[in-house]
Amino acid sequence: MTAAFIQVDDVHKSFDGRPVLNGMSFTVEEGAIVGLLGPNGCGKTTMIRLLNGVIEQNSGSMSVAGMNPLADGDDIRRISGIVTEGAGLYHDMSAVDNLKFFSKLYQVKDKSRVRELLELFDLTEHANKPAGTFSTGMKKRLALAKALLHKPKLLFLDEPTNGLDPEGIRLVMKSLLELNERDGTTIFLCSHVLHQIETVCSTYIFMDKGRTIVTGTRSMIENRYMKSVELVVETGMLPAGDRYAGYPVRKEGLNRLRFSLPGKDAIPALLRQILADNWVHSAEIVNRDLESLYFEVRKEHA
Ligand SMILES: Nc1ncnc2c1ncn2[C@@H]1O[C@H](COP(=O)(O)OP(=O)(O)OP(=O)(O)O)[C@@H](O)[C@H]1O
Repeated sequence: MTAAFIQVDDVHKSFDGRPVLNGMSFTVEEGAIVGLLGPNGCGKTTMIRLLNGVIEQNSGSMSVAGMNPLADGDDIRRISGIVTEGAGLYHDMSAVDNLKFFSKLYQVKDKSRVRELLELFDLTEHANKPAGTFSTGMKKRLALAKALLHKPKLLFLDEPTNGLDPEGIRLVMKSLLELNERDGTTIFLCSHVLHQIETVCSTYIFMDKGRTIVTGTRSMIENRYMKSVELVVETGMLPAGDRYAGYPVRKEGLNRLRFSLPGKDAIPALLRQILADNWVHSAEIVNRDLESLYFEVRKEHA
């Protein structure tokens, strides 16, 4: 078995005697895009800061790419990029000068990298303006460019789409997927905007009150927590009562029926039975989005 890229075992962290993390444990495989999810104040940013070696845990152990964040923080930062709320940009310096400055700091040899990233994040025409005059979204894109200068193997993103407009969100999400597919970059991100991150994440860590409550791939978590599949079928069929083919059904508007099924496996036979008598134009599972899953998991661990 290959060792996990990130390994966190029973980590506890308090601030001024107030516990914030109370036993975080999870692993992240190399090349994964992982979403750390949980309500405000549950300790997500604290977890990212611990993994970067910026702060020290009270107990428990962590390893990032085989290194200990406390002892090898500088080495971890050499192979990782981070984007947090504070962005860490020099506001008096232009976008291009910020990137040139950090290129030197990260010892980036590739002279075309700054231009390439300005282009990628749609900042070329603003390259010579001071970063302090940028909108929130532009600062966020510049912070992402900065984090990617040295082609990190690992990227930590705290609310990466905060302040971005719809074009910016699409651009950033597309760039993250490309980065992951092309370079195998491992991405560890936290966000509250679940419908955005579900388009990129392969794995999730759900946390609450400073603890991991569940980790795994989307389908692993779905299989464990989703008790029913809610299927909305667009059809001309009208059921005689409140059950059809043995499953509860109710009308959801013109030509729309909502079935409660025990699992996805029930779908083909159900659709075959309806199609034998009538037309079907569409069938959609309506309770399998990440938000439904998030609430289901939280309900079970309340
Ligand atoms: N340096 C610090 N000193 C004291 N308390 C802190 C410090 N850093 C974080 N905290 C507290 O730890 C708790 C967790 O904060 P953290 O920022 O990790 O949560 P979060 O899950 O990222 O929240 P959000 O979703 O709102 O971003 C909060 O109550 C916060 O006030």
